[in-house]
Parts: sequence; structure tokens; C-alpha cells
Amino acid sequence: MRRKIVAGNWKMNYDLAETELFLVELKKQVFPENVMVMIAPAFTNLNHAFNSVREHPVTIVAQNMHQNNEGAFTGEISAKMLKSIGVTTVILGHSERRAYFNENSTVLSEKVNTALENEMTAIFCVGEELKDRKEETHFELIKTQLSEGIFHISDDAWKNIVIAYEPVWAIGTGETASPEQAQEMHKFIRKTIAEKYSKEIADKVSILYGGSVKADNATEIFGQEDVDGGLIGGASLKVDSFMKIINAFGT
Ligand SMILES: O=C[C@H](O)COP(=O)(O)O
Repeated sequence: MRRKIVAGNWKMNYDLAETELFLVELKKQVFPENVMVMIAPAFTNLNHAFNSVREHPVTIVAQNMHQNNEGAFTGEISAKMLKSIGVTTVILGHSERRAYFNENSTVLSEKVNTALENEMTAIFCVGEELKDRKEETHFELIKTQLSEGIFHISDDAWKNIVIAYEPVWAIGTGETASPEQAQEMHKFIRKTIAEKYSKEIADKVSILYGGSVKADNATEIFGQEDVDGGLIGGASLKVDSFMKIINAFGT
């Protein structure tokens, strides 16, 4: 059975005190047993967050990492550094990394390799811009992002991969893909993985939806057959709204 995941990507929000304030509240909450809860705070707060939730069913995730294991890469963070503080899951290829930090498929495929070599789990993000959807090239674009970024990995490596579909036009805009649009693309992603690998592998991959998921639309989006959870930005910054989204998945 596929893992149900609700992951909060905090992006460049929350300092140490704000992170702890949130976590104190989060730790009082009871999560539905069928949902894996993840939080991706800023690099500076990963160590603290990891130790803070040590006794709780919350996975602390990095928002990015460098493709090299070490070296002269000023300002970068390696897989080894993340693992040394207990962080073994990393978001790769978020559209903000692709757009503002020029992360292309070549770099991302290297990052995927580095994550897998270091026995980490990668949440690999794909997503089209509004112009792609208007030009009806969105399916082709997602297929290319998958082919170039991740379709070089072995069959076995898929157990450490989660896919996140995030239409760029729906991120932080309040505009959500309709549940039908989300399902259509998630089904396409699963079919594409099945064609390249196998149905067995595709059926086991969790595919998360991201883009303006809120308490009031989570149930419908998560109710779609091929949607296995969400990568949540803005609504993950308050325990109340994040919990409502988590509970939308509850047993
Ligand atoms: O990583 C999260 C996504 O970018 C979604 O962000 P959002 O929920 O604020 O639209």
C-alpha cells in the first residue's frame, strides 16, 4: 500500500524561536495513524527540529542539498551534513529552486543520485507553468522532467522516491488545481512511471500534490485515487490549518 504523506515545506520562513513555538504545539497533536507527517524547516533549524520531535511521529526534511558530497561550494549543504544530524529525507527540484536558482534537470539528476547513494529519501518535484498548460504542453513537460531528472535510477531505488506534482501556477497563488486536474496529472505520472519501469513499481510510488492546498480543499484533493498526500506551503505554517489538512486524510 502506498504511504499517505502530508509534508509542510516552510520555505524561507520561521527562525529558531518560531520553529520551536510551532513544534511545541505540533507535538501536542495526535495524527491519524495512516498519515506520515513531515516538516521541512530552514537549514539553520533542522538540527533543533530533529531533536525536538525525536519522540514524535514527525519526519524532519531538508528543503534542498548540494549534488556533491563535499568540496569548495560556499554556502551549500551536503547529504553527509544532513545525515549527521539525523535528516534522511530531502526535497529536490522544487519549482522555486528550478526558477530562482537555475536548477535544471542535469543538476537535479545528480542530486537524485547523491540522495540515493547516501541512502536518503528524495521528494522529487515536477510541475508546469501556466503557459505550458495554456499551450497544452503540460503532460509532455512533466514527462520530460521525469525522464531527465529521475528515470535513470534503478528499479530498486524507487522505494526511496516520492514524487510531488506542483503546478507552478497554483503555488502560493490561492489558485488550486481542481481535484480532477490533480487526479489527471497524478494518473499520467503513474502511467509514465509504469511505462518506463513497471506497474508494480508505479503502484507503490507516493505522489503528492502541492499548490494552495488548504483546510477547505484538502479532503477533495486527497480523495482522488492517485493523490497520496500533499506538499503544503503557506497552510503548513500554522498548526491549526496544517492539522486540518492532515486530518483530511484521517482514517
Ligand atoms: O512546497 C510547497 C508548494 O510550493 C505549495 O505552496 P503553497 O501551499 O503555499 O501554494
